[in-house]
Amino acid sequence: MRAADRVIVPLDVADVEGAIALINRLPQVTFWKVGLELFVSSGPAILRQLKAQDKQIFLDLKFHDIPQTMAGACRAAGRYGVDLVTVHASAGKAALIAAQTAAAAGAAAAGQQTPKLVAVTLLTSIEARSLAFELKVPLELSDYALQMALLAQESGLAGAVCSPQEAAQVRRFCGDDFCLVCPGVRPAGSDRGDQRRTLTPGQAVRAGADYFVIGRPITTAADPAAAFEQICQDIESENIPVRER
Ligand SMILES: O=C(O)c1cc(=O)[nH]c(=O)n1[C@@H]1O[C@H](COP(=O)(O)O)[C@@H](O)[C@H]1O
Repeated sequence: MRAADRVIVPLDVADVEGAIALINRLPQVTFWKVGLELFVSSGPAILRQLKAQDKQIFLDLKFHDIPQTMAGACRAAGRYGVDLVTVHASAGKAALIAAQTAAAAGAAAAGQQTPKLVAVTLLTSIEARSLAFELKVPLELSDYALQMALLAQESGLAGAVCSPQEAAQVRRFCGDDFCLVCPGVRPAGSDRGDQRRTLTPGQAVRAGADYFVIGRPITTAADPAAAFEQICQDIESENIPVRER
């Protein structure tokens, strides 16, 4: 897989017009993420636009609910013919299994390929102190993230979303067939913003990430195309081949 196909850029904008402007500005991006802001404001229209342009789509709505509701949402998501869909691992095993089964059924009924369901282990904006003192989780952060990834794997999901800081450990325990999607990737010197557990693109490749979700370092750069290209070169220069998962 080319580096350019592994960098997923989020359409973190307020409306479809803003999204189309960004897509047109970065024709070299092949994988776009549609997240909460755009989907809640504008609905699925952008998915049709992206499909018409043969782009890969990461539908990142981070479902977290009871099994019945997760199943309904994932069945509907499966009908869109998207490539990746997020759920929260902390919804629990029954919800994850229901989500996976329903996504496959929704896709099959609509004649689409089944999306890969990936479970968020622990948001990359959360640091160890918040996990312990706000969320009251009595585990080391890296252990908690690993347990959530293992839960996703046991539930039959294709992969997990984790910080690149936990990617090496998750890869070691979950094996080569498990898909690792890493946000919280920051080229050296770029602003961390609200991200708390970050690594550079090169470090994230070495840790075993398959996909990198990188937004503001590209979209707010003076030259977004150059920023995207530089990140692709950083990934390519590590010379670590990745297989399709
Ligand atoms: O599921 C995600 O994509 C996600 C999970 C997570 O733990 N952290 C995280 O930042 N993300 C998403 O990844 C993107 C990161 O954007 P930047 O911080 O601008 O690079 C955002 O669209 C987030 O919604």
